[in-house]
Amino acid sequence: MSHILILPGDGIGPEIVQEAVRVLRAAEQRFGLDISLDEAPVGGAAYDLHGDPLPQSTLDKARAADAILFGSIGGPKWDTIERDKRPERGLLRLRSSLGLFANLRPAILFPQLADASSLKPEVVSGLDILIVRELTGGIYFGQPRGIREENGERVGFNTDVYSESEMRRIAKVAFELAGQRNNKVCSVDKANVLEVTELWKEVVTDAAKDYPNIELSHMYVDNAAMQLVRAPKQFDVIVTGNLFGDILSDEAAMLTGSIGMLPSASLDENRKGLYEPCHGSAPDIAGQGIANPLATIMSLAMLMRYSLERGDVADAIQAAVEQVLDQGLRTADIYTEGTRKVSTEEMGAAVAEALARG
Ligand SMILES: NC(=O)c1ccc[n+]([C@@H]2O[C@H](COP(=O)([O-])OP(=O)(O)OC[C@H]3O[C@@H](n4cnc5c(N)ncnc54)[C@H](O)[C@@H]3O)[C@@H](O)[C@H]2O)c1
Ligand SMILES: CC(C)[C@H](C(=O)O)[C@@H](O)C(=O)O
Ligand SMILES: [Mg+2]
Repeated sequence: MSHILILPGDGIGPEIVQEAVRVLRAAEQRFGLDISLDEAPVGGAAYDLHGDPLPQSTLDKARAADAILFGSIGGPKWDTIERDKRPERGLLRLRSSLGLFANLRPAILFPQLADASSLKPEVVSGLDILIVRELTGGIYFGQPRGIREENGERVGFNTDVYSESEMRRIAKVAFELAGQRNNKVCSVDKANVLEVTELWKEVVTDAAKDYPNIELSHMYVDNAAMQLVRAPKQFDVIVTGNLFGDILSDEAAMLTGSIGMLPSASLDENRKGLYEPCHGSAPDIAGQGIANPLATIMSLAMLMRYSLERGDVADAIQAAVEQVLDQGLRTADIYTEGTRKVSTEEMGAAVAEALARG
């Protein structure tokens, strides 16, 4: 039996996770999966209940689970509470406590959504790139950090720090994954200015010696941000640090039509993982039943592939998503003329039905 922990979180989190669970139930039925589901509070919801965005009981359940399906956390309600208690800090602690250093963010443009992409069809059609973001190091975690008084004013500071071993292990993940794709890795850095990424470039170049079939290139992050909208199909796998990966993946989302289309897997050394959409809690649309659940549903597909090693189930979920897009169903964020606007729940139910039908 596989134990999956559901962490719905805040804002649209519970709405989208509910639809992914609906799809999971359909997968269970069709494939005869033996799965036990548990749920726990995280983020602002957990702070409201327990005064902590990552209560010990939630962390214990996360450690015990085979995989975690996560919604999203955060919102204005918690933006001004004590810093260490904020929802985002809970998510960072969860990633770090579980050693989830490898964050895979695939940006794929479904042909059905060509009109929804921010880019012209000829620039973006057939797009399939994978951003490999280091997730437990860099400026997100470096010490010292804080806000201090200095010469009569406040000064904010953070530290960008990566050890060679942290750089090497994420580079290896990128090379391995590229080997299953088109054998191309672009390492994104700011080596012309920042020492930490000067070392990153050197270590990634050295790690590449073990992967003679992989074509490695390097790009400064400012250029990469530009190239992603100029000619995104030049990329296959992009490997980069925590902050650059966060920013570039939201940018890449718009090539696929919406941030609501970008799933992710956060994996440890053993491919145990946490699966979540790349987007946040979307306070502006929470509670309206209009959020796109497909990123979360495709995160479930990644869970099947990586943690449960059920590539067949993952493929079937992806195929079910394609089927509903073929039927012309669209949530508001990917709606274009001539298609049918549906709610979060209608979209989830349609994917579950398509999956059940096979
Ligand atoms: N992993 C996470 O849980 C995560 C990720 C990003 C941001 N956040 C948090 O979420 C909160 C809001 O952040 P933000 O507004 O900068 O980013 P966001 O991703 O929540 O929203 C940005 C925009 O995208 C839209 N959007 C996001 N997901 C969507 C979906 N599934 N369907 C349709 N539209 C969608 C929103 O309506 C909004 O207009 C903040 O507290 C932030 O810290 C959490
Ligand atoms: C909420 C925040 C901590 C998180 C991050 O920056 O990693 C989010 O933006 C993401 O992309 O998952
Ligand atoms: Mg982000």
